[in-house]
Amino acid sequence: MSVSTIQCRLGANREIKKAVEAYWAGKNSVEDLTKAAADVKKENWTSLKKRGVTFIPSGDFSLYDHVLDHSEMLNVIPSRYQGLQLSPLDVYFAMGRGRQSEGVDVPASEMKKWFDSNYHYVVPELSPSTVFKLNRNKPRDEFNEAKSIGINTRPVVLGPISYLVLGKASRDAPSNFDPISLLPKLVPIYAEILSQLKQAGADWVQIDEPILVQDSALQYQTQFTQVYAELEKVAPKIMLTTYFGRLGENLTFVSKLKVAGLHIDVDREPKQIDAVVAAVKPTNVILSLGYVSGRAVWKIDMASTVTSAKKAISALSAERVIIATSSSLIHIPVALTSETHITAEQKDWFSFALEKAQEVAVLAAILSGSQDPLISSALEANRVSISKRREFEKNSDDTVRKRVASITPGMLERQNPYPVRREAQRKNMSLPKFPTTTIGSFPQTKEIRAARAKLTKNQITEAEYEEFIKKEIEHVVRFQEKVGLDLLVHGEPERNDMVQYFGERLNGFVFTQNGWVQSYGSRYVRPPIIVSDISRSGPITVKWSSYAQSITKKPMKGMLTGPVTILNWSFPRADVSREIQAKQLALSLRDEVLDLAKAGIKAIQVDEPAIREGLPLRHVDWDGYLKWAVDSFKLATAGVGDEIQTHSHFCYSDFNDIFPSIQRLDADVISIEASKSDLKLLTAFKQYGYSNEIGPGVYDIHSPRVPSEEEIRQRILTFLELIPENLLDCGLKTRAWKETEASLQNLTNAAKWARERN
Ligand SMILES: Nc1nc2c(c(=O)[nH]1)N[C@@H](CNc1ccc(C(=O)N[C@@H](CCC(=O)N[C@@H](CCC(=O)N[C@@H](CCC(=O)O)C(=O)O)C(=O)O)C(=O)O)cc1)CN2
Ligand code: MET
Ligand SMILES: [Zn+2]
Repeated sequence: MSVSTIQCRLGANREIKKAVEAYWAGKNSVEDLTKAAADVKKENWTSLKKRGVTFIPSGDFSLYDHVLDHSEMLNVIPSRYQGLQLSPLDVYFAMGRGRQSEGVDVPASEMKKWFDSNYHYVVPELSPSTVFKLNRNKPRDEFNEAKSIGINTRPVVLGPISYLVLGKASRDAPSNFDPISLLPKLVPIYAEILSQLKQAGADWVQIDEPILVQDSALQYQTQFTQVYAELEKVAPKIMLTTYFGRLGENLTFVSKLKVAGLHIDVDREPKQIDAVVAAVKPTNVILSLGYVSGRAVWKIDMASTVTSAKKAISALSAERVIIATSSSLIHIPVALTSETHITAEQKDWFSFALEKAQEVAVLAAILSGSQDPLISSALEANRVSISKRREFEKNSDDTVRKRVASITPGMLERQNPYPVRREAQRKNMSLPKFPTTTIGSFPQTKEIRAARAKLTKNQITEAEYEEFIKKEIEHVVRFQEKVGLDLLVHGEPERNDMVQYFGERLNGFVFTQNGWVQSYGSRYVRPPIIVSDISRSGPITVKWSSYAQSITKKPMKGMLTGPVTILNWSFPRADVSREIQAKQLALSLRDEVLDLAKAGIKAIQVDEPAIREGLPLRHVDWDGYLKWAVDSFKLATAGVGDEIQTHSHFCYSDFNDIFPSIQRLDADVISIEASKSDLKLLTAFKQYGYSNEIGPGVYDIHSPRVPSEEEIRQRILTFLELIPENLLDCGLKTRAWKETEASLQNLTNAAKWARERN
């Protein structure tokens, strides 16, 4: 019985984040960075080996993003990053985050959400003139690196079809160009990578084709069949890997592909197992069963997993079954052992990446009939811990449950339609034409983080911390007045993160000290864990927003994170539906919105950047999700009077396919990220005749680069062709003050120019 983890690449203490940021700041040499990377890889390989994992992944490590790694490796380097006199490493980072230094000025590539997760990948840009070339064989090099320390690994590669489908046509490509048309040119490069892996001594290779869990894969079945028949000839044994969803009707062609193994996600889609087992039974395919969740932090129920796996084994034989994690482990924290604040009772419910690796190994040992007393005691300990958790899950907050049960349709609707509200809002709050505002956060400086760290360690008092935050708010307010923004924000300095902050202040959550998960590049989050019914004990943000409003005559926008986003960026509980959890969150937020309005705040933004990413991977499941997701947002926001302007904000999203749902949110103003996504989505707003206000972002805040005033003017002109007036951008917490000042000055100048021009 073999055991595998699908990917495991992060350091337990954000070592890579620190090393990469130090490199960007010029405080770390390439050698330092390479050394930090080598240490993390070694640590992961050895700790997986120690835990009894037989198929240890390599080649999955990344300094920024694994899709970007493939682009670099395959020479998919857009022309704007070429000829800049930069080292290959700096070209790589320039593609990820843009670069503005020593005469070089290039924007970052677009990022998109990786399936339904909060991880962002860098989108490959492809065109008929793309010339694929093997710049370096990264999986082979890392395979050798592991081998040199005595560890035999199974390299991981993102499959060619998913790579192309996840990419986009570059701006210079003809309008009818589809990246998949490049497949015949790409396959020889993959053949080269794989044959070199075989030469290096790899027995197996894991090829990820995650698009196989989506409807769209069906149209590529011919390509799948041909490509894998070709690759199989030169490659090590291929473990074709899928995750996050079900194969569904794609199973018919997938089960006939020329591969040695197939990995499926049993955690997310337990029901698919019977069909998959039946489909592969007549073949020689080895089935890798992803039981142990790569997306949830709950301990696996070993007894029921063993029962299920035994069925598969009796159909296929033990030699043809591998026990695995469901997906890559980059979506969950690394180790539970470093948590000291979670109570022992709670800790016993969870399992993070390294504990998951242990779980797969124990499961495999049980299934192999191991007589080791350590294994039987692990099984017994698991039984006890699962039954304790089930006991805990029986506790419920009856007040919250009753409130959810008595939600009425009327609670989801504002008093009047938008045109009426618009008048009421104009009377309540005067804003110029092309009003400018920001998305909420201002730079989270070292000083702010240090102050919060001191508070956590009790080195300063709560009162001292509050004084510090107030000074910060005052600074942000004065800055916005000076630069000429119209609708102000308080800057969110009191928040460690827009989701974790609310999790920490609501009942029903548990949070970690060190449970970091990569979100993009060097940015990490600590998703809070929902463990029971959710409620609010009292106002959360009112103190800060009221203070901010009290020191300025300009209107101040309240700032909350929406129910769907809090849910999606937390680890949800497994015993209650996501719908119920979203509605419980919505009711708490509804109270907060009403409290803000009562305190005299006239505009309230409820961010829902995760609404699109939460969309199920299969079309048939969309409507059900969208119904409760939109209802939850409405439940949170619709309680206020007509005169209160509600805002919402979304980022990195392709809304064209869920447009009616965006409309149904009925927010008075929505602001969207538009600076990088080539205006595609704005075209949809025009097409669908969106009638409420829209603020297209004109400043890409994920890059340190400062957009020039001229650039912003050009964007405004483009937007004007598509949508009515309004001008906004996106959250600034990851930026430094220097570039924030320059960018926002350019932005308000451009708005002024637009007003005068009109
Ligand atoms: N949850 C979530 N998902 C999201 C977003 C988001 O804002 N939140 N935005 C989108 C983009 N994703 C993002 C994800 C992370 C960050 C981000 O800024 N992360 C910070 C950490 C934020 C944080 O938790 N800060 C804490 C802890 C900071 C910290 O590292 N403290 C030091 C100590 C500092 C000191 O002693 O001085 C430590 O713990 O070691 C705080 O401010 O309190 C980072 O990686 O650097 C930004 C965007 C999409 N998904
Ligand atoms: N209000 C939040 C901010 O500005 C919204 C960010 S969306 C990821 O940081
Ligand atoms: Zn955003």
